[in-house]
Amino acid sequence: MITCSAPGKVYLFGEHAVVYGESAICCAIELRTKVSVEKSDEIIIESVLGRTGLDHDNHPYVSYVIEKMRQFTDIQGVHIVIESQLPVGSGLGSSAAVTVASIQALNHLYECELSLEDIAKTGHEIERMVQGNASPTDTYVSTMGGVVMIPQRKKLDLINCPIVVGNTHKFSSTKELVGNVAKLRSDFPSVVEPILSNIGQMSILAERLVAEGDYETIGKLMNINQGLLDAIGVGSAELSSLVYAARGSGAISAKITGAGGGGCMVALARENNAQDIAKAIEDTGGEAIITKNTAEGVRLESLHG
Ligand SMILES: Nc1ncnc2c1ncn2[C@@H]1O[C@H](COP(=O)(O)OP(=O)(O)O)[C@@H](O)[C@H]1O
Ligand SMILES: C[C@@](O)(CCOP(=O)(O)O)CC(=O)O
Ligand SMILES: [Mg+2]
Repeated sequence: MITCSAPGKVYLFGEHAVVYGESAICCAIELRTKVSVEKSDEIIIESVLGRTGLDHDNHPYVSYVIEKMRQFTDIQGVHIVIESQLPVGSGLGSSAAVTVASIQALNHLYECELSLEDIAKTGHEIERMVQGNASPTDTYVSTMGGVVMIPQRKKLDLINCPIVVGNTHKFSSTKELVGNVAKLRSDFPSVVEPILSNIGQMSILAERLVAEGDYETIGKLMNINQGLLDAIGVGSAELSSLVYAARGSGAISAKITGAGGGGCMVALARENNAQDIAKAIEDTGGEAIITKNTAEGVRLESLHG
């Protein structure tokens, strides 16, 4: 059996806008999805979502991974077991993490010799197939780790402050939210395109700020980004409550991460106040997770049997 894992992520800037080619800055976090694989007589996929065969309704990302990997090797039967620390459908990139970890696990099992670049590219193709439209961000950062700027695919310095995630526990589908923004953009192009372009400008400004470790200025821009995400309709009352609770308890910044609609928000904390922010999020009805940026992307966890 071979086990690989891949990290989830938070966006400092640029979700949704990056789907239209604008810049985004995305940060891998220490919460991971683990995928174990072994050859078998049939295809079995086991996860918190159930036990299925090749099944595009219940396990769309992993089913597409198996089909894509058949371009590189002959996969007859395989038993895949998924365990994840990432909430599903919540803006932390669970879809990218499960996709990237599955590709790498099969890559090792069948000795396909795919490079990290190949894995990120294949992962992006799969997210596009499932979502209809997807940027390369989540799959790239889950593969490479660290902090990345997309579409430049440039690695920036690590973010050295605590990261607090607040989960509304309201499920959201990236496919649906990306579709809603596409509709708004086509209904009001002269209004929505400049908003997306302004979101993109924040990453351009922030690239230097990340190198300088100027989190206070990064935070001001993240708060502006939050306002623009609200403007394109991906906010919710629950997300706003958690955002204001985090800011009210001393966070440097707080915004939605990922597709929005429900799911999670992200706050940057100062050295000494992550616990206070977490408590404010919990007191407002959310679930708080204190995490950190990680340099490590997809990795082999174990090779045995
Ligand atoms: N642990 C898991 N096991 C199996 N599939 C998963 C798992 N986590 C995520 N997925 C897949 O990813 C989908 C959620 O992806 P998405 O809507 O992009 O939200 P996000 O990536 O923000 O969590 C799930 O519906 C499921 O198909
Ligand atoms: C909304 C989007 O920018 C990010 C989606 O992230 P998540 O699936 O909600 O974790 C879509 C994309 O970049 O493909
Ligand atoms: Mg996703």
